[in-house]
Amino acid sequence: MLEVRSARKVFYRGQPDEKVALDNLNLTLATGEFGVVIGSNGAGKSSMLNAISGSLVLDSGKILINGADVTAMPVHKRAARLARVFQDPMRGTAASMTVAENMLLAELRAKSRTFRPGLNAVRLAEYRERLSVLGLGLENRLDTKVELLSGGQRQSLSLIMAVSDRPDVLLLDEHTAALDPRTADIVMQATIRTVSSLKLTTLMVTHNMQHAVDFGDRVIMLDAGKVKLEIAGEEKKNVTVVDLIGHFSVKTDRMLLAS
Ligand SMILES: Nc1ncnc2c1ncn2[C@@H]1O[C@H](COP(=O)(O)OP(=O)(O)OP(=O)(O)O)[C@@H](O)[C@H]1O
Repeated sequence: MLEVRSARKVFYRGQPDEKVALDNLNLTLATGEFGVVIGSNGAGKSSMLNAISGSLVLDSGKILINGADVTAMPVHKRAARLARVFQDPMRGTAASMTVAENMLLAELRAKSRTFRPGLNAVRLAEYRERLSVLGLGLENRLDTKVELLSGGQRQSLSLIMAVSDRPDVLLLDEHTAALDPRTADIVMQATIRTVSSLKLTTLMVTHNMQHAVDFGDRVIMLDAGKVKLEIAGEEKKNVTVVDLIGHFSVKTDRMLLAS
């Protein structure tokens, strides 16, 4: 379970360019729930993810993971409970290493120093199984160097590596934004397979309204640092891209083209 309670963050306080990034934001994700966060530029989406992962210190408010208050916990300690996948497919993997070596690297990061490294048969079989969840055939390319993979395969590998230790919360930070539309859809399908097979509590930020309509249990729209709208259940099943765009106070050219 993830709880953001009355989170407030003001940049340049008291100065002419003061910016309220988070305005007493409240958000709760139940265990296993998949929340999709949308909102215009500057709505506070990145600030919220940064506050949850610990790289942004709140002025006030709390972050709780499975009931534990992590607000004062430094990023590296919080990382044991959280996984985050970023926009850049190059960021989460080591290009010159093979798929199997990258999987091992992720495992080593998550485990204690007493853990014995080495690619043995048991481990390779486990990696094959984990990668097969993605549905991209990466389980048959364990010896391939990551630099030879497509952007979509690489981003999906980043995702599997990020969740190697079954985090309490998965943060997807516009993780399909740098990919072409077809690849973005492939990565989203791989994401859904991964999230549902591991039953992960997931918060995804996206500017892709079709993805917000098609995926997740709840759409959460941020505006001016707080939740403006939440759509779940039957309403979520029936919502359209045009409906979502209608709720934006500022519409971008990309949205107008999609509607
Ligand atoms: N490090 C910072 N210094 C000063 N202002 C900031 C900083 N980070 C964010 N802001 C401001 O806080 C507000 C919220 O920004 P944030 O990046 O969280 O929005 P966002 O919804 O992620 O936008 P985008 O979709 O463009 O990424 C904006 O007004 C932004 O200019």
